[in-house]
Amino acid sequence: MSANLLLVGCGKMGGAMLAGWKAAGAAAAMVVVEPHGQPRGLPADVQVVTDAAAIPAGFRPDAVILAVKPQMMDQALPAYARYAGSALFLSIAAGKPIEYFERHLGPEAAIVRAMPNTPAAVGRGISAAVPNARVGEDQRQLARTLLSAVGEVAWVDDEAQIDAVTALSGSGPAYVFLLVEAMARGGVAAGLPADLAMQLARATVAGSGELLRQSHESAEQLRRNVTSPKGTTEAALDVLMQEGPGGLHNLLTRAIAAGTARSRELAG
Ligand SMILES: NC(=O)C1=CN([C@@H]2O[C@H](COP(=O)(O)OP(=O)(O)OC[C@H]3O[C@@H](n4cnc5c(N)ncnc54)[C@H](O)[C@@H]3O)[C@@H](O)[C@H]2O)C=CC1
Ligand SMILES: O=C(O)[C@@H]1CCC=N1
Repeated sequence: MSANLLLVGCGKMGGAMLAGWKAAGAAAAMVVVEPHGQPRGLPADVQVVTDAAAIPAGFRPDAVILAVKPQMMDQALPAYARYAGSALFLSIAAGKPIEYFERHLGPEAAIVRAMPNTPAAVGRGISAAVPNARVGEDQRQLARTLLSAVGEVAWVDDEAQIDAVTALSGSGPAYVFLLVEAMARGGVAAGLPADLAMQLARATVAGSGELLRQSHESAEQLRRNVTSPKGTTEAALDVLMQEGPGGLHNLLTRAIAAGTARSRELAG
């Protein structure tokens, strides 16, 4: 499936997704609206305009992908209402519910609310998505094509779940990178030079991620495979798996609850 795409906002996520669409040949033609002008590294055949008013009059998008910050959506959205009724709107904005887009674009607008993540930049993202009732089978397929060009896709039935998705997988890469930072810091505290500690932490997380991806074993089993009885891992996990507020399960449960609550606040 090759479609006319209008990307609104070509920052970190929009840019990552655009790269995936180019690689997958998902776009017949593409126009990008980006106030900062030509983003670095953009393929030469992608037309960039700095304002919606400069979109070529004859351009008929099959999909309008909304990739601006949630706080910018009120300002950006009205210019695209003219495509409601003909194009699919695919929003990746945190927090903004389908009802918000229906209110601004009109009840006939076909909308998919999706939440991708930054591993999309290397084709290894995961998105969860939910359509409104106006999304037809072809448009659902188009949304799937656009999201699967940059990773896995999971459809959810209940839109309310997207807030938790945002806090788990949307924000999740940040937790993993923080883990790398924290592991490196722990290595330094245990006596390693900083550059070696970071090299070890980074390769350990990247390698563990790849092992997790390729293995048929559960995360729990992969953890057990590292943990020798009365060994070093067990000693370290006794700290991480302690009951109460200092344990990792507890910390991440609270972190994901905070992210979910913030996503709900962004609904506007
Ligand atoms: N960064 C992430 O990990 C993820 C971000 N998202 C969502 O993606 C959206 C974009 O986030 P990022 O790419 O991180 O932000 P970003 O700041 O890197 O990109 C947003 C882009 O929108 C542009 N922009 C601002 N006003 C505009 C307008 N009126 N018309 C067109 N473009 C406009 C900005 O110049 C900027 O390049 C947000 O809604 C965010 O919630 C979703 C999943 C993950
Ligand atoms: O921090 C945020 O609000 C966005 C949404 C998920 C990841 N980044």
